[in-house]
Amino acid sequence: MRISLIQMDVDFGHPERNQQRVKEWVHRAALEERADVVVLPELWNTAYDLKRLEEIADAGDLRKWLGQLANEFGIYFIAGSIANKKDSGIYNTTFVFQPDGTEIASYSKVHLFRLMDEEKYLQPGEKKSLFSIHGHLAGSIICYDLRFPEYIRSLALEGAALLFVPAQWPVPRLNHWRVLNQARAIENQMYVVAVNRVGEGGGNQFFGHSMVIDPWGKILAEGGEKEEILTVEIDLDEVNRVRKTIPVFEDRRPELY
Ligand SMILES: O=C(O)CCC(=O)C(=O)O
Repeated sequence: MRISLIQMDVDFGHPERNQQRVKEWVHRAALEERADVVVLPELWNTAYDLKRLEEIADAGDLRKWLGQLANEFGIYFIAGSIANKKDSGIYNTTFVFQPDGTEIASYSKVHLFRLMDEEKYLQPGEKKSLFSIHGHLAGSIICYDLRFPEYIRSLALEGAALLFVPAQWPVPRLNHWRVLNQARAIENQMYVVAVNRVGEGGGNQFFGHSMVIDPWGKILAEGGEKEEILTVEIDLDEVNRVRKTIPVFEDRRPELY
């Protein structure tokens, strides 16, 4: 599985500009990097322009366009997350597409990040997300969800071998970002593919450092602090090898905790 992480900047409150840039990045990932899985960061349509979400959140057109993009390039597309307007409110939602453009999953962030006022403008999601890529189960979370180990463990217990983490994780918490991503990979013996944006917006600076971590906790690739594509080839059989070497899932004692 060849995965490209799009570590991009996002224009604050300009969905059309960001859409154009996503098109260019996905084009590059598919044609130059030969990725078969492409991953974007969190809230890449609007950024944290939360006060204007009513006006600028996607009401369905972008979602449709993302499926067409997956189909055009024949990729699995974990389309980061977008501000997504529904009758019940605005959600921070990841849509996932298979190479023929069919939507195979959607996930709305369940833990809203109060430090950035998400709970004032967004509705929380109410369900987990698991989907299959090339026959392997994958889970998807968003940014702050990374701080909830029991949530991610529940995805692993349901079979996830791979976890996607679109994010807008700001300065100054790079050490949290790195340690938590590595911890989730080690404790769940799964691949973690974490994509953080770069640039600044709404008074926050975003440091990038997108990363791919293997089930043993090794960082296979890590971005710098500027825009770039990280492309990594991963071997999903490694998950079973690590789970056999240290059989954490067999050794659990859930009756005690
Ligand atoms: O948990 C953190 O430190 C960052 C979370 C965050 O920025 C987000 O969920 O958007």
